[in-house]
Formats: sequence, structure tokens, C-alpha cells
Amino acid sequence: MKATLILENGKTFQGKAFGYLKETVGEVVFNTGMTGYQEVLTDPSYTGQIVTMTYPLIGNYGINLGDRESRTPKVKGFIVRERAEMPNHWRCEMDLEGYLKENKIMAMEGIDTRALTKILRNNGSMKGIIALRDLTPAQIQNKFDSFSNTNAVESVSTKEVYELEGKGKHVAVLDFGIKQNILRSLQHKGCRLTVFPALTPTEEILKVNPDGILLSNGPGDPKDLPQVVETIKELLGVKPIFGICLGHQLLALSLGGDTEKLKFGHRGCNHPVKDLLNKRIYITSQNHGYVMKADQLPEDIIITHVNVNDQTIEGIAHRTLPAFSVQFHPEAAPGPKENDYLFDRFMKMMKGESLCQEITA
Ligand SMILES: NC(=O)CC[C@H](N)C(=O)O
Repeated sequence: MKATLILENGKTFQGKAFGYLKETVGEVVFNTGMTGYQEVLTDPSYTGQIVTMTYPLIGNYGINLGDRESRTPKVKGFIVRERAEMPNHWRCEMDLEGYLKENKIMAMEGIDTRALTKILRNNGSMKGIIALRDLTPAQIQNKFDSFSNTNAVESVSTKEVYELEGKGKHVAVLDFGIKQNILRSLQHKGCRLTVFPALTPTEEILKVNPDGILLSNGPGDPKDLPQVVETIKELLGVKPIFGICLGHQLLALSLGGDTEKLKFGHRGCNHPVKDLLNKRIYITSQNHGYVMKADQLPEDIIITHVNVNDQTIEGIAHRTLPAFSVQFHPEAAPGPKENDYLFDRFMKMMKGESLCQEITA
């Protein structure tokens, strides 16, 4: 069946529909990973977004449910140059098309994804519709106008508090749409976890007397969560805090910093970042459209990481309080595992060691 991608700037692409055949609207963004499409599809931070992969052949190792980052795919739509019809991998349980169909995700193949990515790079991320029939200009405008992603975090955060076993430090996790591998990474360090819904008040979190707080990744604009910013302000200095991606942006706002939207974001598992504390470059996994503003840096904040491609802020730490965060994904999934050392930093912080020595060294 024919499908048309209609972009907000009026450009259209004709291709073939696959997956679940139902018109969809979302923010169109591109991901530069050559692999990792299962993790991308199920990362809750993509809620509300239609993702196009820049790598041209997608689906060649199929789907294995063990690699999901949440129970179901969260993307609003998926666009590929070429879909592999005969996947082959020893862990493969089903093909991409079957998986998308089962989970009601509309997808499209056969378009020039390089041309699409160039449009997004030059004009910035924009809304798009994957349509299965002709739409009038008024219908198109109406669909764009009625699309909103402001309640994304609430839709993907856990509804109930739950615990995960561990013999070591007890971490209170604020779930804004957490990727499973953040939980697994903390459990590998021996942590016991209590996972809270995004809007849990401070007293409830402190009631379990955690050794530290993890602020998770999640979808949307950090400024849509002023309540959470207030909660983090109350937790600052009371417990060690580690923020990842949306968690980093929320920590930045709590510390008096500001955030802004990037033109086309950073998405992929091949983004170079420099750690300014140990002077090393790491290849990181990223998925974000917003970033902390460099020109309004609060005095007591130090920049710990920068993006090597565009020099944007990728990590911060408080000079005296036990709180730090990174804009990228140290848990990878998908991507290189070399950033696991940041979980070790958090472990050290929970043992009472200060990052300050590393900062002033
Ligand atoms: N992965 C994330 O946590 C994304 C954070 C935020 N939604 C952004 O796009 O910048």
C-alpha cells in the first residue's frame, strides 16, 4: 500500500506503508545508528516522535524481545530506506514488520532517507504525517495543530512504586520513561532500587531513606515538568543525585540553569563526547532534542562533558553538593558500553566520596 510522508514545511515523500496501517502524526527526527533499531523503537524518550534511520537497511537481525528497553514500542512512526524481509540471527523471534503490526506502529519504507535527513538538518526537526490517503491542506493543518506531546512523561512513567532486589546501595529512581538498561546497570553495581512515578512528592521519596537518587531519561520538553524541578530542588544536598538525559536537563533547571531546543537534536549511538575531568573522548549513545544553555550557567556548576561535534553541554556537576548529570546515555542500549564508568562515579558519590576532588584535580 502507498504511503505519503507530509512534512510541516510542505515537502512530501512517496513510499510504501508497512507495519500497522493507520495514519500517524508526530515530530520527525533522525537517528544515525547503524544498528539498535529495537532499542530505538522501545526507548520511551521517543514518545510522540516519528523516527527515520539514516542507515539504509533496517531489520536484518529481526526482533528478539530480550533487547526491549520498555515493554512496547513507543515511537509514533518509523521510516526506513529499505526493510529487510528475511531477517537472520540466532536470537531472532520475529521480523520487524510483524512486531510493528502487533504493536500498532505505522511504518514506511522506500523513501530517500538521506534527502529527508538533509531537510531536517537544514530546517530543524518538524512535525510530519504518514498518510494513507490524500489530505486537503485544511486537514493537514488541522492534524498538525492538534498534535501535542506535553503529557508524554506521565503517559510512560510507572503508575505504581515498585522495587528491584539488590544487596548494595539503595537508589530511589524517578521514572520519567526509564530505559530498562539504566535499571540493569544499577543492579549490576549491586544496587537495590525503588522506582517511583514521575510526579512523586519529595516526602514519599525520602520515606524509603535511599542512599541516592537517579533521575531518568524521558520524552518531551523538560520545561513541561515544573513540579519535578521543585522536587529536585528539595532533594539537592539531601541525597546524592545522578541525572541522565531528561534527568540531566531537569537537574540543570533545578540548579538555576536553562534549557533550549536544538535545531535537529542528537540521536544515534556514535556521538563523540569529551570528559573534561579525565580529558578522554568517549563514543556515546544519544537521544535528545533539548540541551542545557551554555550562556546561563549558574556559578556553582561546572561543565564536565562537551559534545565534540557541536560543543554543546553534555554533562555537569555541582561544585560542592553531591549532584551530577550527563546528557547522553551511559547505559548505552544501543551503543558502546564505555560510559559505564559514570555509574561507578555515582556509586562513589553514594559512598560519600566527593566529585569535588576530581573537579579541582
Ligand atoms: N533521552 C532523553 O531523556 C531525552 C530528553 C528530552 N526529551 C530531549 O529530547 O531532549
